[in-house]
Amino acid sequence: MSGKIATAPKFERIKIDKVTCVQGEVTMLPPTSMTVKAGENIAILGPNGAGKTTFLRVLTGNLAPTSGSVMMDGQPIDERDQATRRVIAPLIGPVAGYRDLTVADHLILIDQTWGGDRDGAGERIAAILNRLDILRFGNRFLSELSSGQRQLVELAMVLLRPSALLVLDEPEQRLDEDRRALLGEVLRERVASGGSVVWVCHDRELAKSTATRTVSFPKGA
Ligand SMILES: Nc1ncnc2c1ncn2[C@@H]1O[C@H](COP(=O)(O)OP(=O)(O)OP(=O)(O)O)[C@@H](O)[C@H]1O
Repeated sequence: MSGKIATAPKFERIKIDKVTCVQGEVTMLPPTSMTVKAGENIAILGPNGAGKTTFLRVLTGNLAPTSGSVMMDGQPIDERDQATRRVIAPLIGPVAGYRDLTVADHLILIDQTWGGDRDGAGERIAAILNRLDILRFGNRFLSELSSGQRQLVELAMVLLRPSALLVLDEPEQRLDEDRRALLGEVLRERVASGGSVVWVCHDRELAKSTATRTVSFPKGA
């Protein structure tokens, strides 16, 4: 990914049609359908093992379903395809980092990779860190953060890059009550400013107070 991004990423709808994921004897995801429309903030709830993370991986084109299809505005989803990567910003699982780069260094890397102008990088990065109340950690290494602080830094990483759809797996994990409320505000702001969000959440109250729609996955294997 290089060069300037000419237009803001956008999509109208993603249609997930009867997808399943089966690995040997294990059904990782039973037949599941969902349509994600631009402007939605969908929180997925459900017990451990229900297939929520697997669903997010299929939705982002990281994992090919065993059957069924995922189409974005009529085109198949594939995380290796620029058309998919420009629209969808995923935060699924831990982010690998560089031992000797600071938080700000990581964010500069992400900003520049996604075509940000050099002069505006400092301001964009400070704005995100400030919004998540972690500006003071800009000069720390990732290894010098608490688990909750690191979670907020990983959120900053995914919020910073241009996208039309955030796909987040349990972004509330390791956050205290106040930071969970802050996360809810930030996700609502994202939708108010034209973005969309699909996220898995184990905090029912946060999901219901934040999302425009909640979807419950039934008990898994
Ligand atoms: N690589 C894999 N190979 C085989 N089975 C897997 C693999 N990854 C996950 N599973 C199984 O698939 C099912 C769904 O897992 P998944 O991680 O999607 O659940 P989840 O709903 O996200 O759960 P949790 O709430 O615990 O995060 C589980 O039974 C799990 O054990």
